[in-house]
Amino acid sequence: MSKRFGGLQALNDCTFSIDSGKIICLVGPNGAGKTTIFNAITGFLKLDQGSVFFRGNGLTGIGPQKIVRAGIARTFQNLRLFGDLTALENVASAVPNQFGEEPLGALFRPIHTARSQRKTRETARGILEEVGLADQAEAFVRNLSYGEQKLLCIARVLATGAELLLLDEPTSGLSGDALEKVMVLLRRLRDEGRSQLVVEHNTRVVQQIADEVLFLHQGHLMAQGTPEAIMADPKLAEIYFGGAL
Ligand SMILES: Nc1ncnc2c1ncn2[C@@H]1O[C@H](COP(=O)(O)OP(=O)(O)OP(=O)(O)O)[C@@H](O)[C@H]1O
Repeated sequence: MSKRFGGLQALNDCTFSIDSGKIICLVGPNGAGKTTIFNAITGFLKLDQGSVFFRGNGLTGIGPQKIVRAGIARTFQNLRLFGDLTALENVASAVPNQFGEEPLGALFRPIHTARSQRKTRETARGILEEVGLADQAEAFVRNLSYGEQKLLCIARVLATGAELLLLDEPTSGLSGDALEKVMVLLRRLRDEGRSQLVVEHNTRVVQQIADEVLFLHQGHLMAQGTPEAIMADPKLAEIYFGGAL
């Protein structure tokens, strides 16, 4: 992937692959290009050069909604939840519409709507349970704790049915139990076969969840390896912290 913004080379010939059923952490200093990679994979941004393939199919020129349908969903740094809706409604709104896209859907909609809505809410309830928010289903998002809102973001990507999850700083701003809950959830999702590309700044979290780390700096993919190997590299530590990782 290569992408230039005016005079700034945001991504410079970055090539990598994500193995199925693994957690890959994308780390690097501010401005390294991490969000640009997310935007390129999810169809929010057109690359100058390069292509993205998912299960062998090229995604070039495909828009964000179709990419979700192809099986890739993302979260955002600034959460993007519907604050005036309940947790359940936030998740239900991400469940793919079962009839709306079928040509005959409109014809049968009156018959199917009630059943479809009930099924969507059941699915959403199951997902809330999966992320540990079942008891908050009817709570308005604005009344949830920050940790609960972060879990809800993950619930929303799960609701799409995506196989590859792109998670932008899922643990930022969390500590203690809330942080632990997200880490446990991500590892469980991995064990269930969900592949994850995770932007993560917390090195302790990286050590605990990553199968592999991609280290990005000024648009260059500087290194790729196990968390142990990446963190033992003094050159990368110098770039990241100006010292030990
Ligand atoms: N739409 C844009 N127009 C101009 N410059 C951009 C645009 N998007 C990103 N950039 C620049 O590209 C570089 C990479 O940005 P990007 O957001 O991908 O970094 P990042 O690694 O996600 O950083 P952070 O950790 O701060 O979120 C930065 O210098 C940023 O200012």
